[in-house]
Amino acid sequence: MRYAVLVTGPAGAGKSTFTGAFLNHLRMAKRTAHLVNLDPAASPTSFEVQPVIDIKDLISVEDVMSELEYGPNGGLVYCFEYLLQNMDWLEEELGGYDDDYLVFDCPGQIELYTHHPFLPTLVQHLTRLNIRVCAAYLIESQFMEDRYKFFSGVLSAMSAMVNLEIPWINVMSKMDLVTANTDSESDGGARNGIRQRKDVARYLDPDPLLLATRRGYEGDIENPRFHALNQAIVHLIEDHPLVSFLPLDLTKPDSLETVVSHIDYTMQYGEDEEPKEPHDMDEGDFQDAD
Ligand SMILES: Nc1nc2c(ncn2[C@@H]2O[C@H](COP(=O)(O)OP(=O)(O)OP(=O)(O)O)[C@@H](O)[C@H]2O)c(=O)[nH]1
Ligand SMILES: [Mg+2]
Repeated sequence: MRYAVLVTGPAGAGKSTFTGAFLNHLRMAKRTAHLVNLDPAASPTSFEVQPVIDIKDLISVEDVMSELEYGPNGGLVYCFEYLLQNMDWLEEELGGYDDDYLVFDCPGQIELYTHHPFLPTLVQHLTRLNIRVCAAYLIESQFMEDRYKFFSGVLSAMSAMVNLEIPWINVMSKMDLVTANTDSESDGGARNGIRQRKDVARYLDPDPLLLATRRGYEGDIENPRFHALNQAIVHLIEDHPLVSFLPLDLTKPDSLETVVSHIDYTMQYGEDEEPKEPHDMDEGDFQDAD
């Protein structure tokens, strides 16, 4: 059985960093795992582990920009469309990897996750090749600093999940930054609230009431039309609690281990053996203020 984990999420969420740490972790556990780079704009120095399959061998955004005179964003979209038209290239590249675990580092263009057919088509191809696929969707902990930004992250995660219909986990990356904030004594705590650890749980398991309450800082003028929209979003999330986040703090090996266990479990990795139970989340880490 071949496995593919798609590491997805908005720009700068920490996908490539997580992918590198994930692969190192698997290798330390003596598991065969390889990197597939699907980001046509990735710089070769950005990989901790060298990719065995690299979209840049097919097409690079620099070439598209210089030869077709596209701008960077149009250039990226052109690259994905080119890959979709050349899936036989990917299938051929994948041919050499039997019984392996492949980690796909995906690009950060949000439209790829919300409405572009790129990922669904990719998943169809992988599934047809008998590769078991799951996705990890990362958003970074800084999203918790602004509840509106946070909920737009939740909605984009939901939209991506609905689009893909594959086993899926959501990850709140860069949790080391939250701990750092909590420890430092500074202003702004009342404004965003994430400096209080007990609040973090309300974000990991999104509490729609975060949106329903008014922003508590100066300059906040609540427009009644936005209030109605927020209420509608609150109901949507209450009625369809599809999204919760696993915290990922790469400075703590246990945290990475927990996320990896969840990915294995979600994908039923090695299902011939006993399915693995994911480790219990250490909620106490973030729930209780000291
Ligand atoms: N503090 C902290 N910073 C991180 C962590 N992971 C990534 N970063 C930083 O966040 C930035 C973006 O990380 P990447 O791993 O390149 O993110 P990405 O999602 O691959 O970005 P794109 O491919 O451009 O969408 C870099 O400056 C990283 O050093 C983390 O766990 N903690
Ligand atoms: Mg990246």
